[in-house]
Amino acid sequence: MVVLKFGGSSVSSPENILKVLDIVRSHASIKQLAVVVSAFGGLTDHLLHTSRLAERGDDSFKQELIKIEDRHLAAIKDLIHAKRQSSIVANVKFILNELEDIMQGVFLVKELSQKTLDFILSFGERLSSYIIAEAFKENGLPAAAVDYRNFIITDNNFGNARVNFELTNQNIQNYFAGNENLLVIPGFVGTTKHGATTTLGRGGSDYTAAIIAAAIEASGLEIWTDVSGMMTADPRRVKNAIPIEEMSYEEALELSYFGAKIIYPPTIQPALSRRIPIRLKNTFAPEAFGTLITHSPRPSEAPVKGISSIEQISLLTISGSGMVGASGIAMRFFGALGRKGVNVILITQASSEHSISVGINQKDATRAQQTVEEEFRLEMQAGIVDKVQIENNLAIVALVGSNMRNTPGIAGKLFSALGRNGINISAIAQGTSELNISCVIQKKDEEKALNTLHESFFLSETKTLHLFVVGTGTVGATLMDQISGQAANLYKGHNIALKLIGLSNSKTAIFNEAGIPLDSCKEALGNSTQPSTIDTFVDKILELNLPNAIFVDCTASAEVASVYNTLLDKSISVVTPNKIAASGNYHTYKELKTLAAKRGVKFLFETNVGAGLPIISTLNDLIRSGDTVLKIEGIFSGTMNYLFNTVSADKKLSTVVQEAMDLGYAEPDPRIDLSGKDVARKILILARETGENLELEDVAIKPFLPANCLQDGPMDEFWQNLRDYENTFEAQRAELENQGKGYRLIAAWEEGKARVELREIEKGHPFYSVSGSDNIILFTTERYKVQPLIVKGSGAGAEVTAAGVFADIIRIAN
Ligand SMILES: NC(=O)c1ccc[n+]([C@@H]2O[C@H](COP(=O)([O-])OP(=O)(O)OC[C@H]3O[C@@H](n4cnc5c(N)ncnc54)[C@H](O)[C@@H]3O)[C@@H](O)[C@H]2O)c1
Ligand SMILES: N[C@@H](CCO)C(=O)O
Repeated sequence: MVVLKFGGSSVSSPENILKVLDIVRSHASIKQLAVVVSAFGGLTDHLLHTSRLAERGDDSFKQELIKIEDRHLAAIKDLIHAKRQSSIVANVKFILNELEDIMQGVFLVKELSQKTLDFILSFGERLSSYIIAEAFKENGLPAAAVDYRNFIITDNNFGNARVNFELTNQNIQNYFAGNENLLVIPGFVGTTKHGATTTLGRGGSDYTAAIIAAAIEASGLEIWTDVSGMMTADPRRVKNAIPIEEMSYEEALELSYFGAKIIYPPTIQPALSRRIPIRLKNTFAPEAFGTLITHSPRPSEAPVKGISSIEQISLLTISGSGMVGASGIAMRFFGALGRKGVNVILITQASSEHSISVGINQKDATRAQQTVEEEFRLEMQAGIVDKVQIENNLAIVALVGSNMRNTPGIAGKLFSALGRNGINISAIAQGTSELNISCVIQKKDEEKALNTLHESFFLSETKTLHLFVVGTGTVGATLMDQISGQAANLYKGHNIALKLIGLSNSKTAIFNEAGIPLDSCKEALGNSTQPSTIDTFVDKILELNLPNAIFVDCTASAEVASVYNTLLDKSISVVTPNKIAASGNYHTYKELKTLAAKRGVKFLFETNVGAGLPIISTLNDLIRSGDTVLKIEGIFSGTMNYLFNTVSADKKLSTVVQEAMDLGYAEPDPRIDLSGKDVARKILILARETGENLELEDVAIKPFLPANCLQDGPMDEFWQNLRDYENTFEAQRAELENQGKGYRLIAAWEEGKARVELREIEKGHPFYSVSGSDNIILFTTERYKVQPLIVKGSGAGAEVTAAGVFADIIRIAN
């Protein structure tokens, strides 16, 4: 025999009942089946609501009863041929009249005992089992509905009755022995020895099915719901959750205790005790394998089977010097909680014995605190036990899997995945069975933790990065194009999934938690009317609280740079070509680096020097491998080099500056390049990376333009002043050219001093031949003393800079 159980969603409409019929029919030997059904989906709640109305003396309960009647009669009309309808309708009306009489009684006396409520709720399953059995018969199946009376016998603990297995098993065995039909059995309901109707509590229909399966020693128990088996995590919260094909009873119990609602743990106990295989199946996708729960599932490679969570948790902590070495404390503590019916979900105690913490349902927190304080009143007065601490708004996330046993590294991976994403762990528990590792975290981090852990343990092959990009100018727009063009390859070839979640310019922003389509993100931002500031953008990032979040700043804004601190502190990595932060005051630079290290995230700004050239990483490699940097020197400005290579008698300074801007080499304000400030920032950043504590003011700059070309003020004035000066400059430049020399803006750092200066470079010098907007950087070190290590190449421009930013993003994935 096989017992099938169909829950409320599977029998919520006539169409669904026909699906159930197909499933039953698809089984090889129908007479070897027993079918347990729940009430039509949502009906139990509807009955409860109607009862409460009646109890309150609200006569609108009558309208609700009419709706209940209509629903059942409509099902009969849809499922049963007209010829047979009248007798079935009459029977259903007869049952419903009884329901109405009881409701009327509740209405009149305005009283609803649990006993009466159980009786009222039983109508849901009584009606569904009768109508479904008739629908089966209608379709040629030899079905019969079981009269719930004298079937499952319970005590009189109404609402959550306990089963008398001796009488129940006898009844079930007798029923099955003398019956040739396909039995359709109402789940959830039972009867006392004296004939009063009871209900079996939450998950009651699963329980009915498991009791029957155990009593008749069925060869299988199939639980049919609306999901394709137990998933690796709750699919509503973890989009990438996948079904678990096989698992052990103990894994299923652990996962369901920890919130996987697909089966209610105590209900499977009878099946478990007889080792009856349980299959979880989807009525709406019967072809899906579902989950098979057995005593000895096929061994799987993965140490973790699933990740579960419980929300609305409070952590109650008792601590104090009087607890150390004192026996009986735990007994009194748990005794006090037990007497008040407080369910303890998780327990931790450090070996110092100084404190015990328990995770409990938040609704029990006040009661629990009072009872424990009452129990330890004297010790608290004596000051040897502290006031009981309660921390609310927490959640428990748990890794479950029997293969975790004796597998080193699981806890390490768990903690580092949570830590990297800024999720603080308030308490930890792991039994010696190593079947479950549980962590108490803030409720607001629950979804992030589930997704982080799911990615770490199930999708370790694929890493999803959530990007928040600010600035869609020269570099930002090109970065979007590059990511859009490369995302599919990164996913296929390198298991990196890039999701653009937020994009902003200085006026508006767009967000999409599922990912903004990359190929049209700039247009979407252009069409957006949602006003945005950097502060609202950051608020949204924090509110979304996504794992592996990266903030990419493609602006030149100090205001944007000022939010790095907040983001890094919340474990969000920062990638930027914006030099403001790394070249701002030393304290900020250091603080950001320290914060990133402390939070286990990255602050990457490789493109601050030499755009896409590997300058900062080369310097860091030299230092980390033990080399000593003696001198750094070179051409660091793409704009300035382009200028000195391009200005001629025919192309004056102002024309070439405009060209450098148009080519995307120059800073948004070209005076930053022309004044040498951009180069000063770069040499400063390199000096700092060597460990030097320098400020921008410490970099000596010899500007090559007169002060009036560099002062702040309207751009018109700047252009005018530049044009006024350009003939003078051209005369000097031509003179120098005649001498076989050229101008180069050189920056150098040596012996703790940094400088930027215009130099006259002779033909033949390595700096002379650096063409176009290229950069060249020479590192003279202990190991590269005779011949410096040289990095040379394109040092500015949208493509190379965006590529460098992109590389930093990928570095985080790796
Ligand atoms: N262009 C290069 O070759 C190069 C090379 C290395 C580094 N960088 C750096 O890259 C950054 C971007 O340079 P770019 O050439 O793309 O400049 P850009 O002026 O073309 O783009 C900057 C964008 O940021 C936007 N922006 C400014 N403030 C903002 C705010 N508060 N919120 C949102 N958006 C804001 C601007 O509207 C603009 O669209 C600069 O910091 C620059 O120093 C550029
Ligand atoms: N404006 C900068 C961009 C690269 O940092 C330059 O011209 O070098």
